[in-house]
Amino acid sequence: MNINGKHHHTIWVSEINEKLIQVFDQRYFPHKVEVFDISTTDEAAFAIKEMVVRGAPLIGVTAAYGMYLGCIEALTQSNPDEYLKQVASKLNATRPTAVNLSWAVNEMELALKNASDTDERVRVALKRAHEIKQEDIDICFNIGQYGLKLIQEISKKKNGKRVNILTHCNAGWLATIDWGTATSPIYQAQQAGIDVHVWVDETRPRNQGANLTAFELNQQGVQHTLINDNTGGHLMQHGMVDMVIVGTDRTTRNGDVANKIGTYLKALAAHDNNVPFYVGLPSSTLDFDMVDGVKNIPIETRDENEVKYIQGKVDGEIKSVLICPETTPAANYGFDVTPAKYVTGLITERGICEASEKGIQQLFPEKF
Ligand SMILES: CSC[C@H]1O[C@H](OP(=O)(O)O)[C@H](O)[C@@H]1O
Repeated sequence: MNINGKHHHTIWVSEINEKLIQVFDQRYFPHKVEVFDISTTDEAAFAIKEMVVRGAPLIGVTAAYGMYLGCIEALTQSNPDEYLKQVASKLNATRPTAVNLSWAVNEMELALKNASDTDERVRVALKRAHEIKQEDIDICFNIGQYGLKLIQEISKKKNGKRVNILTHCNAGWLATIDWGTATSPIYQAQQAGIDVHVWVDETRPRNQGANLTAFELNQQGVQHTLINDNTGGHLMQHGMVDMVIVGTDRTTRNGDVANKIGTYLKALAAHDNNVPFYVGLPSSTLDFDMVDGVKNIPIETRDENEVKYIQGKVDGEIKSVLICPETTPAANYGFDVTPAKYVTGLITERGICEASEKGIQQLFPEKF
């Protein structure tokens, strides 16, 4: 999607150096749009762990290019095979919840099995990483096509009046390569001329909604209103939300949805007010080997200071401000799990299905 009118992806190989991967540094949006250079596997791991890049699909693609850089580093190792295994472990250890990470690393390892030697591995790795990136672009476009149909149905029922959509965190193009998952239907509805407005949850503690989703929608000219995280239930009670669309970091084969902390509370409010609650996701976010997400999905906990401090711009400078007594401890759970019973449907690249084993199997029979 666009930044200042110019089309971008979130990650790319430098045009002047094929061994340099570049990403937007998402830690300082919307105040600063800077590029972060990744030329080593350590820098790839840092970028994922410190949320230079974030969002399940983008984490996966970054890990794919990280494995490519690992193949380059392996050229100078005495035991290249062992070294590459260490790189895979290093990348997989960065963040536990998004299954796209391990999925992408596994995809790269599978592709490398056929490489004849270490030089061939570098070429195979770059090719597969590019493929995974392009597949994500195509998949997110298709999620948008299917999600557009839902928005069109609501618009028709409202005789063309504004469709109000609530989203949580950032499941936009900045969480993927292009289009986004939750935002792709929104962007495609806008392009189809539908009057669409987005309630943007700020999404404490890192405020991906305020910092990233609002930035994206502003750049794309989509009507939106920033709200604090506790407002959504009130809006739903008063008929101000026509549907909720969120992303996910891992969805189990029975349809339980892990997403940014606070999503579960939105799903409860949506359920209580009969507001459709949809999840946009690529199949790379489906964990076909896991059931009972509440019990089994690993929930990342992060530094307490992400809760105790809030980042913003003061007199043109980006600063973090303490919002509680210095000695107050904070708990920082990064995700929660919404049980499938509160999910109206899953919007995937192959269509929309019920959040259940049966529904997912209908779209992905080869995985069962
Ligand atoms: C399309 S995946 C987006 C997903 O990832 C976000 O988490 P984080 O920013 O911590 O990587 C959030 O859960 C989004 O819904």
